[in-house]
Amino acid sequence: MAEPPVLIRQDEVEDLLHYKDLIPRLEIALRKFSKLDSAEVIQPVRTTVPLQKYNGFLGLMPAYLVHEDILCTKLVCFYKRESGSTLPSTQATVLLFDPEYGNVKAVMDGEVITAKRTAAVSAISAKLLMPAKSDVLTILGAGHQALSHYNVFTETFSFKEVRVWSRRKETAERFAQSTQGHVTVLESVEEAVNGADVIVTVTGASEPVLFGQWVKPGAHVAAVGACRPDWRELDDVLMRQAEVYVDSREGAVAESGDIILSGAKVFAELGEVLNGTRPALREKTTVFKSLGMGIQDAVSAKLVFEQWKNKH
Ligand SMILES: NC(=O)C1=CN([C@@H]2O[C@H](COP(=O)(O)OP(=O)(O)OC[C@H]3O[C@@H](n4cnc5c(N)ncnc54)[C@H](O)[C@@H]3O)[C@@H](O)[C@H]2O)C=CC1
Ligand SMILES: O=C(O)C1=NCCCC1
Repeated sequence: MAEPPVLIRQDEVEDLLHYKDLIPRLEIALRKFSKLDSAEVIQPVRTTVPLQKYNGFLGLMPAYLVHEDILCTKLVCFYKRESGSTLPSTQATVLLFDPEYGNVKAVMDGEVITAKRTAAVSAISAKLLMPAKSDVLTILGAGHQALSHYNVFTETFSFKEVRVWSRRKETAERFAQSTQGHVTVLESVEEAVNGADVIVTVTGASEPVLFGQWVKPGAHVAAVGACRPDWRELDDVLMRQAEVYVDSREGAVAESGDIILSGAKVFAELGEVLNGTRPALREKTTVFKSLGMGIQDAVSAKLVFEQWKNKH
């Protein structure tokens, strides 16, 4: 009989998962995913169950990486919350399986994994697509993803200035007080993105908050929110003037309101750029539309489990 699963708590995942280990593994997984002749990665588009009564969704995100033999699924509930709500907007649990036997080896917190792997993939997009000289980073939104993005972007790159905007100024101020380095709080999105080289959108918005007319030509936008086909963070002008990169084409055309409703064409997957089969158009205005992938959770979970076993 199989051993019962180990339970890995949020504070343990926080201690065990580091960007320096995570980023190279995510790059390998993205490369494999985008190799069309490869059956190495099996990842259906996320199944979502609407929770209409609570303005939310349950997302099921299974993935199997054949070569590494990683079988995993994340179960994630995400919600559209009213301003001032104290309820969480994302809750997640990750299950790591023994693919041969079929039992669950580990049940682990999925919130830290979601925060870190999403931010790490945005950092990969910035590494490939941001202007060669990037001095100003702007973060729109001041929640969990804002903090993980701040952490990995400041760990990986050297910005001269970091700015934040949130729909409630107090939230942006609290965010700025919680970070290691100095962050400037701006009152409007227009001011916050003025002259920015890199813009990260990590809001719970379902209508556009970032407008193309405010974005400096050549800037890179990592767009992380608006993960439903009828939700938006970016306007049509920005979507049509930018070269659009995604994590998964299949996921993007099924789930991204910014892509579906603007009619923008997807230029490339990040994995294609990493594989050298599509170019990184760094000199153009670029949008990386992130939706999140099961393989990103799978490689993160494997890493957490390996580190956990080393300690026990
Ligand atoms: N692409 C991906 O892989 C993932 C995307 N997400 C999405 O990223 C976004 C941020 O997630 P978290 O930081 O965990 O959420 P959070 O609830 O911790 O923070 C959300 C931030 O957005 C702001 N916000 C909410 N509604 C807004 C609106 N209508 N207009 C402007 N700002 C608004 C909030 O004030 C807060 O600052 C959410 O849309 C979430 O669904 C989350 C996980 C993974
Ligand atoms: O990939 C994920 O995890 C999520 N993506 C979109 C919304 C919440 C969670």
